[in-house]
Amino acid sequence: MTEAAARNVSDLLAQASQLIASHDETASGSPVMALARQIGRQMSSGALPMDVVEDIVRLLRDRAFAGRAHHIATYLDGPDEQAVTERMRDVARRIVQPDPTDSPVPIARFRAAIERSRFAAVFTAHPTFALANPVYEALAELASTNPATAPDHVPAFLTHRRVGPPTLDEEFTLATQAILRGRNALDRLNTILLSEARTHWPQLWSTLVPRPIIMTSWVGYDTDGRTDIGWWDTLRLRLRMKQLQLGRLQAQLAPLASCANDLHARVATALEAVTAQIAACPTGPEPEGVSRFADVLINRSTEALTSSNDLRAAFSEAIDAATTEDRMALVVAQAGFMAHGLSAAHTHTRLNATQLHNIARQRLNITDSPDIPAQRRALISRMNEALDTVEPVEIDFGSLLMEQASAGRLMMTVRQILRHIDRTSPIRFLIAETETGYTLLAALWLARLYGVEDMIEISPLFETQDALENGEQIIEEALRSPHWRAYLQRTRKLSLQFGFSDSGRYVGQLAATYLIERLRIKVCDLLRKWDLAFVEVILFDTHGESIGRGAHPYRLADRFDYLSPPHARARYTRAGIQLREETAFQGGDGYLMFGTQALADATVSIIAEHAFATSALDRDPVYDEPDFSADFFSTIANGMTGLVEDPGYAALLGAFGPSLIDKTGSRPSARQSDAASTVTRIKHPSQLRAIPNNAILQQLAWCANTLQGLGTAAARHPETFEKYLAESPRFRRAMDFAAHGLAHSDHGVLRGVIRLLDPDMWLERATTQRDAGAQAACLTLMHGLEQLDFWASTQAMFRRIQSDHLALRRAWPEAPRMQPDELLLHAIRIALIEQIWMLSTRVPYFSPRHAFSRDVMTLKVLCLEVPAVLKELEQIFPYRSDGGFDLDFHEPHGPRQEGTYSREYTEIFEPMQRLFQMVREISTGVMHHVGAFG
Ligand SMILES: C=C(OP(=O)(O)O)C(=O)O
Repeated sequence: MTEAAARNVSDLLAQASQLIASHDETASGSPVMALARQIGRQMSSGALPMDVVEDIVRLLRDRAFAGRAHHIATYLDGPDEQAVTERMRDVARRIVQPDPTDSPVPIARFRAAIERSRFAAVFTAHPTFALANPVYEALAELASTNPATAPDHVPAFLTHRRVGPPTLDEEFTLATQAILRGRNALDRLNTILLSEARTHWPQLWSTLVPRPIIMTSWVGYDTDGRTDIGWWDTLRLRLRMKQLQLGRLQAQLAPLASCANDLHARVATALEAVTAQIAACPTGPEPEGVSRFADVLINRSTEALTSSNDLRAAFSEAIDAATTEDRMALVVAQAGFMAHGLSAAHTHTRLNATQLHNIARQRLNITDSPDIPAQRRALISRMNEALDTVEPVEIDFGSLLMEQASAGRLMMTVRQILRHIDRTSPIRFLIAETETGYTLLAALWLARLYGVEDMIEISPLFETQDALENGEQIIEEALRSPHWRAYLQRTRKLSLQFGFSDSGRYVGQLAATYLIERLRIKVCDLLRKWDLAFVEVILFDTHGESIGRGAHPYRLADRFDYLSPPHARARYTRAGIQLREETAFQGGDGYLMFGTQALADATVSIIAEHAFATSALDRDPVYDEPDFSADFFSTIANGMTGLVEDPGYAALLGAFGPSLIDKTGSRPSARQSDAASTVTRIKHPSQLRAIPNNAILQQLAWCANTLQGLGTAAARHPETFEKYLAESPRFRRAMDFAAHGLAHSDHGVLRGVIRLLDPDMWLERATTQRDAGAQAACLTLMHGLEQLDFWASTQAMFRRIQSDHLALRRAWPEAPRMQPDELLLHAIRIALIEQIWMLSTRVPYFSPRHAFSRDVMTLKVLCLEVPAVLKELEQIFPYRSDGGFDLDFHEPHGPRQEGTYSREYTEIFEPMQRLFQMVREISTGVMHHVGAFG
């Protein structure tokens, strides 16, 4: 950090602080813009050289990084070794002796409590791998030191960005590292549970097989909206999960000398067979390779084990024969193994509802559209008829090779896993964007066709507005079918999934949580109505790490109570319905909670505390006024749906927002389908997936999907709003989202961005320019922006946002505001964008090359598609040779024109490149402040 940077940064921070202090909500100008202009002027005059700006950006980014490390530690209530052990012990003691003044429960009750899985941590590879892996590691390490405040010193990295997005295999590696730490933490919890049992039941404790918490993964199995994962990838990764599980067990057994039977040998043989199966995995649909794979997979399946039960007898024999020292380790190893089956984590597959509709259309000739409500009844009765008559068919890998429908391929893949890899662990079958019970019946029909219906957990994913509002009708449509009821009766499980990111972006995060809670309660009522209260309900919340995607911002414990409100849980307890909760840990950000062993232990201890919390009926006052909640949250939903349909919102998201963020995962940023089309310019938010949608909003400093509509809702009920903010934990937890959203939103920054897109502003600037060149540059940008035509709609949208925001500030004057460090990052970035734009006007004349003309270049630069533009310019103005010109051309070496464009390179292209890199580095700083990507 240079002295110049330190001096500049403190000057600039002082100005940013002044801006905050003087915040005038009704001011017509943008003070952030004024700060940005001042930075820009200093950069243009040379008073603020580029390397100093780079230093400033890194300094601000590192401060945000330090704050984030501190935040992670507080989020986990301090990942302190002793506190974690104590928390786990408390949980164990409470299960044994729920009432400290009473005697311990009988072992049967203890067994029932711990041998049922009541919570699953689901590792998804949602693309939030925004940071380079060593940066994530450093962040997790720093958080693990449990810093009491943001540390002064952090590891120095030139950049926090990744070199490129991770591949699916890399995501898998990162996910499994986190999962294995999670598994170790579960072992620690199980050891404590078993130790507590040992003190009470010294003869019987070793017969316990605890599995209260399990790990699950959908990395490699989630094919919703992506066509790049082949069935061979899914099988390969599933086999690797089996290999990890067996390898882990082998390592656990290795030091146990007293384990005298053939357990070691059987695990070693299985591991060898699975390794051979992985080696034989095909890399594509090439028949000969697939046939060789089938040979190893099928003919070595007995050696490789096909059920965890295959080791049950060997385990119990070894436990009986073990020395006292070894017994605990063996019982713990057995518990982890039995809880997860032949995989390091359970398996969640996913596809989209439309894929099921497609296969039903092809195979059953059901051509009516399930999207048209009037046609649904007929559709459902057709599907019931198909279910009446469908007979299971046997398949082989040849069938898989020939299958054209993606839903068919996925179900066949599931069948192959269940037949040849793990026969006894059920597989979740998640269906994204489910909006009718017909979809569930179609899944059941397909499962029956391939003979797997009793081993898969068909689960709708409620994430669209329609699904959230009509969820109970969707479930009831299915419940009316005798086939669906029989399926629930046999499997004794009903699995449901709630998508917090998509729901949040369509109806607003706060309204979504209300609708989701309402739906959870309605499901409880439905099961009673249909005499199915004996069915266990599995509620899986796929939320991300950020407020816009449903993660409570302040504490993990609050996050669980927010996702699964005590009131709704108590309703299930009262109805005698067993509940299993599942919650997502997504991509790079979510894996941070398992980023070191200390963090994983802390996370699991908090999960355990939640999973075993007693759920007495909650006396939260917000439930006393259902009319208030209904009106309050539907006002928010109206506000958000209005914004989503506002063309200015799509224009804002699509202008240069996508260029502010790196690609952060192997999943495409828009949903792909089998008949994919590529979107060039965003016309509606639904063309983006939720994560990039939210990431762009965070970078534009406006968490719209958390805030929009809240001001209007609060203004309708000012007193009740104030009262519940103070008195209702449920309401306060939801408002924590808004508080965090407001702390990372600034209407001045948003207005600055919108001003930047306004041709009028560039005309004003042109008018005040004395220099003819500078005037022409401003006019070029003005023309380009006119062509892009973002301005009118974005300004109208800003008025919508700002009027709601003003109402919110009036109702909640003490709500937080963005702090100077973050504000300054935004101001610098606005200055950098202007510099990039202005530099682009200095690119010399060139004749159009393919479709790349000067006009096209300007439009692309305005959308900050800088890497693509520089790539084109490098072709048009070659300024470095690739070495090929130095070959021997069999004549004396003549002069080369290399260097002709070196001036353009040093004065335009290279600065553009550096400025753009800073733009994206700032994104990592903003991300650290927000605490997540997307
Ligand atoms: C399930 C979700 O994520 P996605 O559909 O983006 O994978 C969601 O909406 O929370």
